[in-house]
Amino acid sequence: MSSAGARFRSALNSETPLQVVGAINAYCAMMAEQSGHQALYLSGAGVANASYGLPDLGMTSLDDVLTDARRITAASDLPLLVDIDTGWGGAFNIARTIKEMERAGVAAVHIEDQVQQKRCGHRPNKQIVSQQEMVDRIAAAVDARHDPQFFIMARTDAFAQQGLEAAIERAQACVEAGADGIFAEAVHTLDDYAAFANALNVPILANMTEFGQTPLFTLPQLAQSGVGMVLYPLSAFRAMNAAALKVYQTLKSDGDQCDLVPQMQTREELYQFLNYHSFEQRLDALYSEDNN
Ligand SMILES: C[C@](O)(C(=O)O)[C@H](CC(=O)O)C(=O)O
Ligand SMILES: [Mg+2]
Repeated sequence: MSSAGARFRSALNSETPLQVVGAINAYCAMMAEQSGHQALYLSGAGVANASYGLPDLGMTSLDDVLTDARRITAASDLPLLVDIDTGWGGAFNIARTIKEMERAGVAAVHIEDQVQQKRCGHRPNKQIVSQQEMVDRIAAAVDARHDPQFFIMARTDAFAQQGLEAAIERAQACVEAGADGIFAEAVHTLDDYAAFANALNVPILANMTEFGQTPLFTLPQLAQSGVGMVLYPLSAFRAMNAAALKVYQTLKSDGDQCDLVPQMQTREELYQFLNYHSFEQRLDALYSEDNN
């Protein structure tokens, strides 16, 4: 099988724009794959919120994210894009992050230009580092990769503080430093995306996160604006959370789950996604051999 990075690049070539869907855990990755998706995403906010019950404020470590990334790459062959926030430190730390991500079977990462004490890109009062410091981050990441196909995306959060032109200028500097793609964070309009796409000769990522600064544009609208990748970082997670909360509340209020059973994924459906029956058949075969 080709490298994870090569599989990400080939997905980018075969689907335009490429939908990159958030998978909060290994089983979600399997459901996404079996729904026909071509690329997966591990959200930094998702690791913090779902795996640790923490806000998305730069409190999770490289190891925390690697643990979840490895679980996903073990369960699905789809290329995985991982949110590495600010890379967890200076040039040496960023280099280590890239090497560990590659070793974990990750296909692509995005590294951002916020200060270490980062925030969600759609919240107020974000602080960004200088353009030079961001360029240094990209150079460190590019220099550290082993597989030249490993995809390194620069995310800029500059739009909120400095506006469109400055954000594009930063993105250009990142591409000159070797970035393979640009994540234009928290922009407001399709014209903003088009401006990024026109100014740069690498794929642009549009983040269709819900309840944020960016309206939820359709795939054809984003395609028309020249966007190359569309991210749905937490869509399934948010829907799962609402469903789970309803279960907990109903168990408390009704004393049973009977009204909710029709909304649940059945045991049979679960087993289909897991390929459970083929495991069980092998177990049965082994067991009968032992008995003969
Ligand atoms: C994409 C993102 O970086 C993430 O961690 O998933 C978040 C998503 C969100 O909080 O809605 C971000 O946009 O900062
Ligand atoms: Mg994030």
